[in-house]
Amino acid sequence: MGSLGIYSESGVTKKGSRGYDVPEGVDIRGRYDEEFAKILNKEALLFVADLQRTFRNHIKYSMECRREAKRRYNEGALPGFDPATKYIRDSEWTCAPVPPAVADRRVEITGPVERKMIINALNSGAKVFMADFEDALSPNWENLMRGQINLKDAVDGTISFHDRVRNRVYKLNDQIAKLFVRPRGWHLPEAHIFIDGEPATGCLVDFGLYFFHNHSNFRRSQGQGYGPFFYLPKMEHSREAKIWNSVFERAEKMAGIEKGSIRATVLIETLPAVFQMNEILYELRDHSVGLNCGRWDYIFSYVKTFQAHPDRLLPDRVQVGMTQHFMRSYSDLLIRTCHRRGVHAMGGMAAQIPIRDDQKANEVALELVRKDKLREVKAGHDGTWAAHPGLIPACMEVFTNNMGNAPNQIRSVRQDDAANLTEEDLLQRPRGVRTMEGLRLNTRVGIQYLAAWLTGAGSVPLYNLMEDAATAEISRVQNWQWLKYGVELDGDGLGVRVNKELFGRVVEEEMERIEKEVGKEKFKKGMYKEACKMFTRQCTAPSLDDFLTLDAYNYIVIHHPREISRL
Ligand SMILES: CC(=O)SCCNC(=O)CCNC(=O)[C@H](O)C(C)(C)COP(=O)(O)OP(=O)(O)OC[C@H]1O[C@@H](n2cnc3c(N)ncnc32)[C@H](O)[C@@H]1OP(=O)(O)O
Ligand SMILES: O=CC(=O)O
Ligand SMILES: [Mg+2]
Repeated sequence: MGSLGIYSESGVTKKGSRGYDVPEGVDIRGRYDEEFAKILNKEALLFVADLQRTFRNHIKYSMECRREAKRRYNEGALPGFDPATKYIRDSEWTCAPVPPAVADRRVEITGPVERKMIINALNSGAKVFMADFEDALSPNWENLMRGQINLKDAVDGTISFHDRVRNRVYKLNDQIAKLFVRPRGWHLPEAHIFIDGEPATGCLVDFGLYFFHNHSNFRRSQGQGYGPFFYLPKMEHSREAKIWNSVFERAEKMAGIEKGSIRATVLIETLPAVFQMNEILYELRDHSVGLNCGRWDYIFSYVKTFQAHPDRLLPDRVQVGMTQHFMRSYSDLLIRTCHRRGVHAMGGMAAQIPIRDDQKANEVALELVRKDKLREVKAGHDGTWAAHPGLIPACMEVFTNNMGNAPNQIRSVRQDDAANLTEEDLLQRPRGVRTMEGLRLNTRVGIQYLAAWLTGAGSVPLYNLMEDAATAEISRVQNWQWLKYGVELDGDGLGVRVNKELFGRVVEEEMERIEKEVGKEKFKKGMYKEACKMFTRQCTAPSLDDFLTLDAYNYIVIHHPREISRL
């Protein structure tokens, strides 16, 4: 993967072989496109390069700390509250007041930064749309760059889409949801943009380009003087929040806007971060608009954190819901923490989506969503997530009926009894059974999700549920865990243990089933075989891969002139 060298040795910037006009030290290795070049203009790239240069050592150190924490957990330590930051948890302070533009967030829709979906989501009737560069997006070059173009058009108010097959034109309504953008997690590189000879940090590219092109219009049209607004994923420690806070301050300074203009909601979706909620809010106190229960990554993180703890194996994925004690405790602690600090405590995603061809099944799915949302609003959450426009009316009704006319419950619900929730509550072992069907379903879902991801789709409907990178991770790590510890399956009384031989047979049979379900033609044209190979390797690896998308990313990086790169 040699650099093709698009900046001159004399240091004078010139047009590179791929056509982009780049500042010194920046090398764009993705395909050239005139539209992309408007996003990747020299000023925008200078801003991204400045962020990368200012924060790269902080990011490297934070990732090193993650590895060190993992080493400790693998030696038997449990995550817990940090005695060194007790003063932050115990003292009284609040975050900056919530901007009026986002006081009411009772239902938020999420989705990838795809053009039609952005329009549909903004028009959906939800209060907020979280446009996703993360769990719901396969970060290939085309998706990323088109995503930036789409968001710019959305913020400008000019976005439209012509569905030629249905001869339907999509445009924004007069009333639209407020836009939040979720950049990738700290761990993901952007291998199409090199800065000083290294791949850029994915989230700084996502954040930097979006902020650079939109901050001014956003604050005028959407934020009532605040913004842009962000969601921040997959953090494990407040030191990572501190980097984001500094990134925001630097961006505000560059743009010449007031400190505290940018606002972000942090997803609490790793097990270590549940013990850092106060500390994370404290670091971001000038820029915070709350925390969110990213329940799917949280379950994934529970398995990952306890990968060397065979006494903490998960039951079947379908049984690890929000009513498990450790999940309920996490949501309760998040609500109390946020309300004490004066910000939103957002609920999470129910995975059900509408089932169009079966009315009865559809009603059952809707009822599960209603039940989940009712639990959230009664527990004190200020809003929730929906994966599909068809779910918005039901979610809206539940929250509105239970929150009354107030835009949120920040001041009215539970602020003071967080101390009753202990480390034991947060770590309590999940209950349930481990079955052959659980192993099979994980395998079917994991392979099909990866096959979709490799072909550019980061969120897909599978078996009437929304699947994205976070839900697929659960399938992967659960299989890995059961294989690693030779779990005895429940259900048939035969004492069947999960081992490589059994898993090999399951993979073979589930691939046959997938082929039947999707049809021979689609199966042949798709990336199912590659996905199967990758998923099988990941499930049987002696040590657990940190993220399934790190390995898979190597297959979607395409350098131009065309060459596949491996990081
Ligand atoms: C764990 C987490 O991180 S959750 C957050 C990340 N995950 C997500 O954001 C997933 C979001 N949801 C989705 O991507 C989609 O709903 C899927 C892939 C699950 C299903 O999508 P589809 O198969 O297209 O659903 P379906 O065919 O029922 O869509 C009907 C219409 O709703 C639109 N739609 C569906 N979901 C969304 C959405 N989330 N946002 C906007 N529009 C949507 C479709 O584009 C389609 O529009 P059209 O009628 O104008 O053509
Ligand atoms: O990002 C959300 C999650 O549940 O994971
Ligand atoms: Mg997530």
